[in-house]
Amino acid sequence: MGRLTLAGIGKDYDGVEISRDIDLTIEDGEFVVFVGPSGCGKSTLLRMIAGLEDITRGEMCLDGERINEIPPQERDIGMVFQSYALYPHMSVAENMAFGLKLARTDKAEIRRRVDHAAEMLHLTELLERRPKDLSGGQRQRVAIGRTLVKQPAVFLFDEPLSNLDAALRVDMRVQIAELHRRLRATMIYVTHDQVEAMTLADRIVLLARGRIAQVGAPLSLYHFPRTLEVAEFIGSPRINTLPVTVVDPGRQRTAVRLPSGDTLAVAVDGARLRAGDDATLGVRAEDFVAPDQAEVRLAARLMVAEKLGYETLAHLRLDGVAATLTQRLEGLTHLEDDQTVELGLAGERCHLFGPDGDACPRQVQIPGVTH
Ligand SMILES: Nc1ncnc2c1ncn2[C@@H]1O[C@H](COP(=O)(O)OP(=O)(O)OP(=O)(O)O)[C@@H](O)[C@H]1O
Repeated sequence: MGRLTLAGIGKDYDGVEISRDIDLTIEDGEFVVFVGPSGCGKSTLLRMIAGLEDITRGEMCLDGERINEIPPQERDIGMVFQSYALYPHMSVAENMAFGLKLARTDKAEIRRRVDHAAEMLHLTELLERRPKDLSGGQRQRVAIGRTLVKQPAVFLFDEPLSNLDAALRVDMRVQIAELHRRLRATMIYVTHDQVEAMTLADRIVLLARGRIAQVGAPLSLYHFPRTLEVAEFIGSPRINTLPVTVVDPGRQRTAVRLPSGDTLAVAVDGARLRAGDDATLGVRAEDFVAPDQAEVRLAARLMVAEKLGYETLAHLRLDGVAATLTQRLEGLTHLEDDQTVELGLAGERCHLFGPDGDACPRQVQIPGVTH
């Protein structure tokens, strides 16, 4: 089993509060990703779970048992580091067996576990090689194998793919997802790469300034972000934002005035706002609609079109607004630089954030996504 509960967890370094009020339950077999901007406390939280950092406040339990004071090697938790940390003078098989030897595991059992892990990680052919004769991806797989043989209840991964090139990262991401599907072990994974978070996680824990900003399924965070900060972190390209003024706040629709002077009725519960409040409209790059279906049409000038084959990202500038907007268009388009484009807005496809940055609850249903 591997059910982890964190209650009121906090961490200070030299009297400075780094993490606080972390309340989180991770169910047995779940794949949870900690994500957030640099310095938000992801690694610190992971290291507290591993036992590599003291916990200043709160209680941490594994399967109902308090583990705050239990040293790392006695916790049923294994960690895979970003730096691999392999022993250069040992073969792959010896690297993988090392921890078990220290724990005086029976030789035949070590052999069985190493063979099994090697088979799962496609390392069987490489067992006699030394780390220097392996590629980056192979070394990372050995590092995972070394944790795998210990059969921990909880696996921790600290940015395991950040030293790999882009193609290999995709490859390893798929392998880690497959490993989780086969093992069904609890896995906690730290990354600042939101694509890794979106694709691997059952649930994402988004941290900001040492606190949990939002926890939820990846698509729930994408479609129903609770704050502007979450909306801006999740999704690539980043969500478009425009400064707007609240005109008529309502429970189903909230009317706002755009920089162009047009009024848009956004499908959100804006009851907590007041007319005249400054707010932020959010529109994802794929949420602009065709001009004939739009409630409001904005004239924009095309700055750059990034033609990626399967889609085109059009970077646009609106008259009188400093920000550039990005529109996602399917397939190849015949856009010319500097051409004028009509951007369509529909209230159902937009987000609205109040002056404090908190989202107004969207009054829309997205099939298959709960919020
Ligand atoms: N040993 C330490 N002593 C003092 N401050 C520390 C220590 N370790 C981390 N910090 C601080 O704690 C904060 C959180 O660091 P942490 O490494 O957990 O962030 P992170 O979200 O993992 O960042 P990154 O994505 O850059 O790795 C940072 O402000 C960092 O400077």
